[in-house]
Amino acid sequence: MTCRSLTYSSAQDWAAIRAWLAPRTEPDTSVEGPVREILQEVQQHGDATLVKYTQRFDCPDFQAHMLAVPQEQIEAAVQEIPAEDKRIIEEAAANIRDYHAKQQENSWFTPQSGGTILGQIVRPVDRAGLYVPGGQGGDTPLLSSLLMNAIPAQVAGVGDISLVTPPRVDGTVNPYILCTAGILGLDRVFAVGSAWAVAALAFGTETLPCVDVIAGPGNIFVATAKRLLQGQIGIDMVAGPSEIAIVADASASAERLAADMLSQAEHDPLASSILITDSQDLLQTTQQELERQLAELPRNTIARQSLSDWGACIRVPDTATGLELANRLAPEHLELCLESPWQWIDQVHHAGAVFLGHSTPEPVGDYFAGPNHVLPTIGTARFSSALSVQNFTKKTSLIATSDAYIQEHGAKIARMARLEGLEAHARSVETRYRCL
Ligand SMILES: NC(=O)c1ccc[n+]([C@@H]2O[C@H](COP(=O)([O-])OP(=O)(O)OC[C@H]3O[C@@H](n4cnc5c(N)ncnc54)[C@H](O)[C@@H]3O)[C@@H](O)[C@H]2O)c1
Ligand SMILES: N[C@H](CO)Cc1c[nH]c[nH+]1
Ligand SMILES: [Zn+2]
Repeated sequence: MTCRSLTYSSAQDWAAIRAWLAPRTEPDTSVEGPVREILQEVQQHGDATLVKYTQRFDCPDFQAHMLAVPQEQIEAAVQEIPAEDKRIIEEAAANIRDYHAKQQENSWFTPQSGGTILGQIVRPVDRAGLYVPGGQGGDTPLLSSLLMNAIPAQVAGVGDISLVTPPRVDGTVNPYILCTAGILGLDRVFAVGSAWAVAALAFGTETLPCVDVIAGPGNIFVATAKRLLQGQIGIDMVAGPSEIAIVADASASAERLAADMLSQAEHDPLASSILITDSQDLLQTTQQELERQLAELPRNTIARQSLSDWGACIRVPDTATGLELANRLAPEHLELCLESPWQWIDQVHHAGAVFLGHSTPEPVGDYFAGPNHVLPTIGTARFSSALSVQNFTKKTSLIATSDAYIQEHGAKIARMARLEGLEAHARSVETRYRCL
């Protein structure tokens, strides 16, 4: 069997499932020590530290002048990439931009009686930094992650966006990343990765500007650096390994279910793919399909490990119970491979993104449809949301009260202040209405 077979019908079953998944949800603090050292060193020595670590880990001949990728290299990459690939990237970018445009919020002002005005000003952050993972030696360019991180920042109106990504062994950046940056109109690209790149964005160096928000996925060193710097700068989230839960009934195809489970399993040995169904027959045929498709998959070592450690086919008595379990899992991606998926949407309470019906495979969302693929993982969909335009904006409250307002409400405010033992607060208000 490729992944475990379980059953769920009661709270007791949930306790067992939760205990099995628990180690996967615990934060990995194993590299905190070395990452703290890197952060400190970058803050003190700037570019020299970036060069030192880049030479050690990515490119032995790296020099400081190679940090900033020249605009001509970005333009050359846009020319070099096959036109058909460029068109696909442009179409995906347009879909993602349209979707995120709907998230924009406007400032608002509400005049009250007596000349008082209340309001909220929405502004983009001044500067954002985007991390794009290097992939295996730069050979698996995560251009979709660049689209998903850069476009919400652009839609928010961030004027100054810096992109960091590890250089390949020859010091260059993968042309697909550069081409995507060119398509998006990003001109500040830096060939630097890992925790030292995150530190450079947080503190600034001779070459890299400091930013207000850092977004983008990365390995444990990148994630730890972001977590340690959170508070000094804003971060999108510390995304865990990918997850998919699929609630399916007998109308689903085992071939498609297995393919969708593998789509996330191939990401990471820690990825989790879980099928939940009331059909024993579907459960068995999906297990067989997983085995068959795994044998044909290039990244099958990663996927096999992920399925064997964190994959499951779970039998439930009915679809309603299946959705109850899905809500408990609060998965990053939830597919409803059901005969009438829309009928069940009100029962979905916790999921990063929901994919409805037999013709909506998860990768449609990873790459192309428009919603963001940076989603809450490890159960955090209970209280958090996809990366959005809001990650790159902040809101400032606005209050302009009038004499009439102070006359009417000042004594109440002073009383509240004295209830808290804060006399100076009370007097601050009273100086206003006493002199009216
Ligand atoms: N959740 C999401 O949306 C999502 C999307 C894409 C990727 N990811 C995750 O992002 C990660 C990408 O990892 P990656 O390796 O491809 O790219 P990466 O850029 O995150 O990591 C590579 C960098 O780490 C450095 N590094 C290697 N060993 C190191 C060490 N011992 N100490 C410090 N730095 C070291 C490398 O030199 C390189 O600069 C994966 O874990 C993937 O699952 C998540
Ligand atoms: N599924 C990933 C998020 O969990 C995102 C991604 C990037 N490329 C392909 N998929
Ligand atoms: Zn994916």
